Amino acid sequence: MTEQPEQPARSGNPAAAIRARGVTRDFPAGQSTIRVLHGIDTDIRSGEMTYVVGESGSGKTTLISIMCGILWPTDGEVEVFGTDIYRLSDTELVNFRLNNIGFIFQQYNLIPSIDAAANAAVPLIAQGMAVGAAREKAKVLLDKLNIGDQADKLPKQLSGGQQQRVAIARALVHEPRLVVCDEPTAALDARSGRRVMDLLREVAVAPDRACIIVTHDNRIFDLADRILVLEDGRITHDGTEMPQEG
Ligand SMILES: Nc1ncnc2c1ncn2[C@@H]1O[C@H](COP(=O)(O)OP(=O)(O)OP(=O)(O)O)[C@@H](O)[C@H]1O
Repeated sequence: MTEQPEQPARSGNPAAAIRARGVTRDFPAGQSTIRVLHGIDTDIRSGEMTYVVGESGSGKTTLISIMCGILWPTDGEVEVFGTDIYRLSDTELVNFRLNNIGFIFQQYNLIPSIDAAANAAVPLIAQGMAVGAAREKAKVLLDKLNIGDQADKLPKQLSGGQQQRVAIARALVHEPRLVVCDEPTAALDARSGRRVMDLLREVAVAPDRACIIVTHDNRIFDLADRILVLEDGRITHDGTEMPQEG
């Protein structure tokens, strides 16, 4: 049975797209646990593209997974557009994600038996839009990502970079207020990477929207509005540019 929240989930801080307080996450490691996030406090602001950077294993994927409602924190609170998401019931959280959040993870998780347009249309179909209309809307994004001519192909007929762009179209097609991306340009050449970043800015950055990107790709560092650096599960830098070396 699904546990119902004891208090209303909406506590309201609409100024911040995401308000994270004391976010801690432990993972089991043999007989004990390791602490991967150590009480993260930060606000992700609307109208900005925020990057999360840091060395491999610093906790970036763990942090953004918690921020977008797919991984429970061990401790702490996360509000997304004023909703305390880990107080929602399972069903409420699924619906909240469907209506408000688009994510692009390193595994594209495309459905192998349906074509690119249908894959990109999945969030709209899940929201109840007719399949034909949803496909047409998805195709507009595939066009913008320069793979409109691949719309009728199955995922296995596409290259890795093309599959990634289908996953990006799927994350944006329902115009979510929060877009969360893990390495969105990693599999792409410089030109395709810029195109993806342009589209992310067009769709995901607006006064009432926010975009978080985990990246190692120094070709796109200049496109960030804000950069958070994670080291061993703590934020060690918060600024408009990468920290100076040394
Ligand atoms: N499900 C899990 N079980 C156990 N340990 C985990 C799990 N998920 C992540 N970890 C550990 O948590 C730490 C942080 O992982 P995370 O994937 O968040 O790092 P990251 O900064 O995103 O790394 P990368 O840049 O390599 O993707 C790592 O030490 C990882 O091994």
